Amino acid sequence: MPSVRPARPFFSSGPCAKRPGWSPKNFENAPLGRSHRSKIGKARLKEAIDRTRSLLGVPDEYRIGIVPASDTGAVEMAMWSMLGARPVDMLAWESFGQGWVTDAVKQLDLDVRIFDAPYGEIADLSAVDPAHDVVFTWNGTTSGVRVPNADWISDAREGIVICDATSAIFAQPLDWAKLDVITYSWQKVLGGEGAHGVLILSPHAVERLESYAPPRPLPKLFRLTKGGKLNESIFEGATINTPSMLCVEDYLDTLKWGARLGGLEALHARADANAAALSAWVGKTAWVDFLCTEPSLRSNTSVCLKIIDKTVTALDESEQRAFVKSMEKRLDAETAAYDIGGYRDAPPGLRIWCGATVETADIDALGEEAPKENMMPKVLVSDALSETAVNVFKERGVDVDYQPALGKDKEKLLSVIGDYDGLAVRSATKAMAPVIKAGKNLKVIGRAGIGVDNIDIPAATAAGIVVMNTPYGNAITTAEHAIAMMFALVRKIPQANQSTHAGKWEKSAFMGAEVFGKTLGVVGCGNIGSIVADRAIGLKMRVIAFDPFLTEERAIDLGVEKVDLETLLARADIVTLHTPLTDQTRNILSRENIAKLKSGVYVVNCARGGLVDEAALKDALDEGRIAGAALDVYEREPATEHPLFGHPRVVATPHLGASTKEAQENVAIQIAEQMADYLVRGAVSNSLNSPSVTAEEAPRLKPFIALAEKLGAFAGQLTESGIKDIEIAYEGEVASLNLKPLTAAVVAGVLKPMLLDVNVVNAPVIAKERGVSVAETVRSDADSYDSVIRLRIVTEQQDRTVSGTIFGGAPRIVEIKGVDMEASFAPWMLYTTNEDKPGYIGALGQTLGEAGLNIATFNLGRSAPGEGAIALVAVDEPITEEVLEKVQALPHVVQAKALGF
Ligand SMILES: NC(=O)C1=CN([C@@H]2O[C@H](COP(=O)(O)OP(=O)(O)OC[C@H]3O[C@@H](n4cnc5c(N)ncnc54)[C@H](O)[C@@H]3O)[C@@H](O)[C@H]2O)C=CC1
Ligand SMILES: O=C(O)C(=O)COP(=O)(O)O
Repeated sequence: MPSVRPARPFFSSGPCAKRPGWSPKNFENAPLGRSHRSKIGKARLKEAIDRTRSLLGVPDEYRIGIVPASDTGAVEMAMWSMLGARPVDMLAWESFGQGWVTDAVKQLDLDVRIFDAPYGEIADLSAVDPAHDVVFTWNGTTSGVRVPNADWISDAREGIVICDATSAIFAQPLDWAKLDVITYSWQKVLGGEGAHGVLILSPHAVERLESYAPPRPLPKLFRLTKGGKLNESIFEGATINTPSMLCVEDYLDTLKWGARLGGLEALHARADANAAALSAWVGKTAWVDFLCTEPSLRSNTSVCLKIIDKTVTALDESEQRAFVKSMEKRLDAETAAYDIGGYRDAPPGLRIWCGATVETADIDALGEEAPKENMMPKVLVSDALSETAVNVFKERGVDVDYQPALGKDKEKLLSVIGDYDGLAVRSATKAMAPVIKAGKNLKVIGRAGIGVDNIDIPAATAAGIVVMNTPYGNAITTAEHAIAMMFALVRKIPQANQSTHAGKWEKSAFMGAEVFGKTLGVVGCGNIGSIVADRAIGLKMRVIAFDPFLTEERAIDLGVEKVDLETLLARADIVTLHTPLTDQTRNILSRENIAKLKSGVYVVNCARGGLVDEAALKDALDEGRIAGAALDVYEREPATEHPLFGHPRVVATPHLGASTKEAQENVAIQIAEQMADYLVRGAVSNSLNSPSVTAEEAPRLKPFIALAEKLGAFAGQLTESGIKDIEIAYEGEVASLNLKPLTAAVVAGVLKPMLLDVNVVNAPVIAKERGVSVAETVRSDADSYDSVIRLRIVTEQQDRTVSGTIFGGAPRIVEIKGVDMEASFAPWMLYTTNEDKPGYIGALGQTLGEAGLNIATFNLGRSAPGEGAIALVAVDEPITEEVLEKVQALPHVVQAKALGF
């Protein structure tokens, strides 16, 4: 099933989501570049005032003015111009209300009574004195608490009532008779642009302005009167400062939209429906609750939520904030929700805007998208990593269980792994197929070290799990161990040490050999092998190396002689192994190869046990053909018993190669950073099965990955025969991005409808296995858009194209089969191709209507009049087979498909 995801993941509490269907085309007739004092400019401003009055139902005797500096400007303008005549009752229950209290007390030095309340609660409204002026916020944007009504304000009041209504207006009924100053900005419930504030004044407020001269200088921006009289021109559209005509145009568009919807009641109903949908989700979700516990006081716009999961509430405040941040980042990265972190001064939590411009389907989809459990990714550390890793995980918003001995207990690991998003290991934990199968939520396995032979990478890939390691962090340490082992071996240090401790003085028993001038044969000259070579050259050894991937140039740079294996075996006085354990390297020192070694040779193995035939090694040691072996690694670990233990010419350590404080800090910190970056930000580094994505590019890539996957899903859902080619053209800015993950996302999207287990990690492998060719092309410019991804799918029977772009952060289709389109992706969509004949659209609409399917958006396109046409219709509910059959049976329909995104 395609995942349900908000089509428009815009839940910011300001600037809020643009209205559904908003387009920059709205500005085509804007008087841009014209003076706001020109006839047309003035007319637009006046129209904004008139439409505001009509949509809000503002009483005729109230003045409406467009003023500078958003809602804050409007509130402060009123406070500075009117307050001081009487004592003031300041009501505050969140950050903005507190801001007005600060203004009244610190800036204006007024005679105030403060009635405040903690976040989530409301102040004592009954304490308000009708003889006092009042300042309050109708709906606290940062706490999600609103006044239930204005009954607490006296009809017979002497004071004026200043109401900051910015998050309430157009969403909640205001009682005009009880309010004297009402302020708001355009960017809230109507999703307009910021910039300006609106100031609405009752006759009582005007009376105050004309009868009271405040004892303070007023900046020009605040001056509402002229010669003691109200400056009426402000309320006719003459603004104090120069307005943005673009913002005015946008505001007009939103007002018209509101009217089209059915006016104020329809706007209120949309906010109510959104809040109800969110409330339904909160009701069934155990980890979250409303910040405002009293339903009658709960906002239907800025809905604030707290996280009540015990693992989160147990954290201190800064950790809780980090947790919320990581959740926010994750949802943002997944294009599931933007900007839903609570306000910075409010208690840590979420804030989800439910105003009229948000679609209820998107709130529902957000609920579907959010996990049922605490969202902090959880990692199990099952081996003895340095504990520093724990702090790194925590600092980066990852929950961590540090159980360094657990990995050795296979059964226990299998029983708990299902709870984790990440598994961090060294070499003791065996993350093989059964663990991967049981790790239902696993997204990443991190190896704090180099060798990954204890991880089943093909199984992880098939399961979509990213496997990463730390390729350099312990290389020096391991190389030093190999050199130490070499000396221990040739100078018989462990044996001499034991004997000397035992009080024997066996000076002649431990005759050694010099390494000076000897030939060291390095098998595997990668990171560790080349450090070993470098140190050996420093010891004046001759170094020969066998490594099929070592270039001649690199060999010259390193000062080693590149040789084949036969030559190495024949020439080396000391052989040291530094390859990974793979099917190609397993048993590289086989019985046969051991037989080819020079007599009296020494063997050092600090790489992997499986590289050496241990039985053959024992025989050669016993026969004296091999002078000595130094082993750090064994075929079976932990090795508590071994045929070579106790052998007089064997030096053994228990897989200590990487065991220095320095190396362990390095790899632990690095793997924790890499895993957290992946789990929280989607960045991939040092992965063995997935393309790299840096933390910086991850957020830029995310919307395109979503687009790529959706375009792929679109094409995949329409494909009914075997896919031959997938061609992807990246045009414009997207062409300069890291394309591998985008292509993987397209391929995953295409294959998903056919193969449920496909994912972005395994999609390229699966495509290859199935003989599907995948081709990328890039072009630095794109016609009409900043970026376009064009997808062409060639199947046994069809050749289909679909293209898309990112618009306002969300994916959008711009072309299907050569036909220009403009459509968002939605959870449920109907796709039809039809002969372009009159009457089809009506018939389709009627069929959907009769089936009770509400149409959210309707997009049409055709190649030319009378030719094939395409309809892409988003509906509010799933499309049943029955409906699909009815649509298919309509005249002129060629194809009808239900799609899901
Ligand atoms: N004892 C310990 O505690 C430690 C052991 N190791 C082991 O050391 C291995 C090597 O580590 P790095 O040097 O960092 O890896 P690396 O990937 O940098 O180097 C491995 C080298 O082996 C070469 N190679 C691959 N197949 C080969 C073959 N069939 N014949 C010859 N050469 C071949 C590669 O071309 C590469 O140059 C790791 O895979 C790990 O198993 C690593 C760290 C600590
Ligand atoms: O990094 C490697 O490949 C190692 O072999 C180190 O293993 P360890 O982390 O010490 O168990």
